[in-house]
Amino acid sequence: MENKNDFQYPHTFILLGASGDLARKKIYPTIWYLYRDNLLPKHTKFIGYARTKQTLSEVKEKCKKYLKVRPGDEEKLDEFWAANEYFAGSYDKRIDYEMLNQLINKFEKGPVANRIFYLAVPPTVFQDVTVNIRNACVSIKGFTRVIIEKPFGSDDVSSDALSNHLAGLFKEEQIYRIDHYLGKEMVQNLMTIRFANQIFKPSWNRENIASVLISFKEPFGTEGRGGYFDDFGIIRDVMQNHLLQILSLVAMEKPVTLNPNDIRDEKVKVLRHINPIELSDILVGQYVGNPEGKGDEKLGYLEDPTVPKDSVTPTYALAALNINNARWQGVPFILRCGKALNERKAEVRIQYKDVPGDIFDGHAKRNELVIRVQPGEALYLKLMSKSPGMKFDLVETELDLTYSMRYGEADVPDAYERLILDVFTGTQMHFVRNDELKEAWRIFTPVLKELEGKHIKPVPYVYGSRGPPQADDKLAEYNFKYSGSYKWKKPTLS
Ligand SMILES: NC(=O)C1=CN([C@@H]2O[C@H](COP(=O)(O)OP(=O)(O)OC[C@H]3O[C@@H](n4cnc5c(N)ncnc54)[C@H](OP(=O)(O)O)[C@@H]3O)[C@@H](O)[C@H]2O)C=CC1
Ligand SMILES: O=C1O[C@H](COP(=O)(O)O)[C@@H](O)[C@H](O)[C@H]1O
Repeated sequence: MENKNDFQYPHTFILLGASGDLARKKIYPTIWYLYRDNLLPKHTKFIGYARTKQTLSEVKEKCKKYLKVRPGDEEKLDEFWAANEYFAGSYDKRIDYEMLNQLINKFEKGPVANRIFYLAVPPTVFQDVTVNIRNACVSIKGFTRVIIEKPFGSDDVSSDALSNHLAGLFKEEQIYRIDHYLGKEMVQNLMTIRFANQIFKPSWNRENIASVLISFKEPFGTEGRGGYFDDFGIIRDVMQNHLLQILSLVAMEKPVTLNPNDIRDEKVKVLRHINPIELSDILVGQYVGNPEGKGDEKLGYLEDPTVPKDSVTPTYALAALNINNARWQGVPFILRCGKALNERKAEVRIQYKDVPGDIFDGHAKRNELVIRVQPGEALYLKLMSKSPGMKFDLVETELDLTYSMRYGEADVPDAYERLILDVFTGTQMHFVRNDELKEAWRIFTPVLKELEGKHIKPVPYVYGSRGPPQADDKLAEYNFKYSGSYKWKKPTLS
């Protein structure tokens, strides 16, 4: 029997919503990089599909500024565009998908041919598109895989409805739900750090760890495009998906094997130990303009013309989750995310407990293992050492694995590149399974309903600040101690 995953067979990558922002800024560039680096099957055809009537040259022109082209790649780029087609059709008419099917058929020579559909379309047309793919476009001589992007619903009920809809059309192994944080280098590294190093194993538990802080910070606000964001808010946009995914990788038990389903079984299991978040365990914020800032920084969220003037949508949130199992009971997992803050940063901080039986007059600070996801991938362990020299003082220092120092500026592939390639090879390890999603909504829906139902006003914070000042009090409340005394001596390349 043939292995249908085999790269020798023709593959067609169909990008629905090809005229949109995501397609232009992210998906076309990604498939170009994969093509440029010869990572895709040799006979791959790309078809852009959207309602807009335009030529392929117009698509090419609109994508131009987002596609990085190195000197010498020009010929390859021409080859890439020659492998592309654009087809204008509606999202809701089966006849258009039948024509799309005919177009795909033209390229599918031989006994096996595979199809991948990427849905870069708004949730409003999601149902029509998936039904029409199922009815008119599935491959009859190879695999059909469907890549979908969040939002996967906006609460437990709508997400279940979507999952049931998809389950009626495709098998779970055909559905690739993207959470692009699962494609990031350091997020993928979490499993290796945890399970390929004996040194961490004995201390990765409630006996040794005081708290875990998982942060996402962005230095820009909605920049006049808050209309979409306002329906979701930062909890649905970042916390319920990206940060919760990271939490499950930090907290899960060791999977039986590296098989994607074994890993996802463990992720689901740890999520099942988490109770829904209580209102008292969440702090929400909304940015206000900074009169001293530049340009957009002067404008608060409510001054974005696309945002309702009385919006209580959070642009910042901090929540503490408790995992009620033998490993973690009593250790707060703090998820913290916000827009319009002072920096771009995503990281995990595993903060160890104070050393018991102190003989250093309180000078020993807590150890912290920091996994820096971005920018500048790094893993560093903050620890105490004797200050070099005659004195017997303590000094805070670190064991530092900074990727740029250790591996040069070398290739850390973009998250989307890895994930799209995974779809071609058929590995679902870094994609969200239906039951993970269900657990995520179980944890977040009640508090979202309460925040929205009670119209709870977020606390203000200034654009460009670290967030609401109350957030630091919350950190202290959840046993995250900030000493403020650690200084990093940035290493220099020799
Ligand atoms: N390999 C590498 O790249 C390494 C880099 N470093 C860098 O050195 C610097 C310091 O290291 P880091 O571990 O962050 O050291 P610190 O423990 O000093 O933490 C600094 C961070 O703490 C947060 N903070 C500031 N004030 C408070 C407060 N009152 N309460 C709670 N938290 C507060 C801020 O982050 P926030 O606003 O997010 O709360 C701040 O960035 C960082 O820039 C780090 O990236 C250090 C070691 C290795
Ligand atoms: O999913 C999302 O992520 C981006 C941040 O992604 P990153 O890879 O640049 O960290 C965020 O801006 C966006 O609001 C959110 O929907």
